[in-house]
Amino acid sequence: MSALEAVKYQRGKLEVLDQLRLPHEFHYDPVSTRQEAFDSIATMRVRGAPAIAIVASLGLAVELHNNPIAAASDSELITRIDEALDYLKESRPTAVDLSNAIAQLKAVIRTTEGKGQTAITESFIEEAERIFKKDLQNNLSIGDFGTQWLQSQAGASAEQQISVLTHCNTGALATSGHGTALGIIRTLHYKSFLKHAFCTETRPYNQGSRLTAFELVHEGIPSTLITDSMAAALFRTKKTENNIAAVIVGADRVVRNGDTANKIGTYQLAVLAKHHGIKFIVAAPTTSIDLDTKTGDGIKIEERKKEELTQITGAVVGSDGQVDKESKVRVATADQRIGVWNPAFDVTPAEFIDVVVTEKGAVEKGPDGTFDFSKILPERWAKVAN
Ligand SMILES: CSC[C@@H](O)[C@@H](O)C(=O)COP(=O)(O)O
Repeated sequence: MSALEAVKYQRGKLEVLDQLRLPHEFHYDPVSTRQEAFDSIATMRVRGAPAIAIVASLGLAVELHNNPIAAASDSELITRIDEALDYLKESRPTAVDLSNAIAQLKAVIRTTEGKGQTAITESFIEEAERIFKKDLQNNLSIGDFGTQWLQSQAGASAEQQISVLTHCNTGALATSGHGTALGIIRTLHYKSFLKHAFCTETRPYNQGSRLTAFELVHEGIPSTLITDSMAAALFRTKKTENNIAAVIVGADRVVRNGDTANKIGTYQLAVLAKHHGIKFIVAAPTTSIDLDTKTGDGIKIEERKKEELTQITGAVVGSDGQVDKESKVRVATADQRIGVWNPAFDVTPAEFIDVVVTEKGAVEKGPDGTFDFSKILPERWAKVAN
């Protein structure tokens, strides 16, 4: 079984899996300019907080490798790269990984100012490649820390397997590989600690049914798809039988007190989990942590177009039950004149979250009901402390 790859990269060449065509079609788009990177992010052909940052960084790296900017001086080159990064930052507003990657890239190119334009361009490309590689290591660590936390807090073991529910897609398709929340589920499965994974459909864009269900089936992980509206009934009727121990989700932005923006529908799952005595885990690399923003009220939530609710794309199913993977149909699912509110994300208050699992360890909530990230991010914390 081959590993799923959202992004294929070698120096000077980037290919990005078009996730809008999944699960019916596997098609990689070449991305070799900042405009192509912007477009594939804004149209959600690639999505997921870490993957967005990776495609923006590597897309510009490929452009700079193949068509270096001819600038009059080092400082002009830095300004021109900054402009390209500021343009990419506007592709999607909520996930902070992109802003963090941009800040990191801007800082690195400044360390080579005065060493010549080739050195500046090279430092950018190397940093973009580091961001890509580091993400995979982060996800493997998140898988380990999350599994250890579930061993200690929920008794997960080969003798006492647990079931979990996840929302949206946080797997290999949303990252450079393995995944964050889905990474913990993968690691639980590899260790034989996982009884069953439930995944939500994740309306309106169906990242759960189109992408997570596909990843779970691809990996042979025992799994069941539910609609978003079935979570309460699942907890009420199947918690004991399946030993449902945790809801595990990813994050687009975890702010200083632990409030977390993630795919719309996450907040209601957190409230339900608390009511049913089920642990609620946010799995996120530290690149998804935003210490500059104090609480969830400061998070900008992306609102998307109404057609995402009133129309759906699918493939034709024949009378024999077979899916015609070549076919593509756009279907209206509502009266097209209805008004629509379509926020892509919501904010789960810290009080509903039990633990934030990062690549640097699991951070539990303090007695004041908030999270303290100062121990895992001492340098970043020092900059915002006052
Ligand atoms: C590891 S991905 C974490 C989050 O980005 C994920 O949970 C999510 O909400 C993705 O939303 P999307 O709109 O598909 O980009």
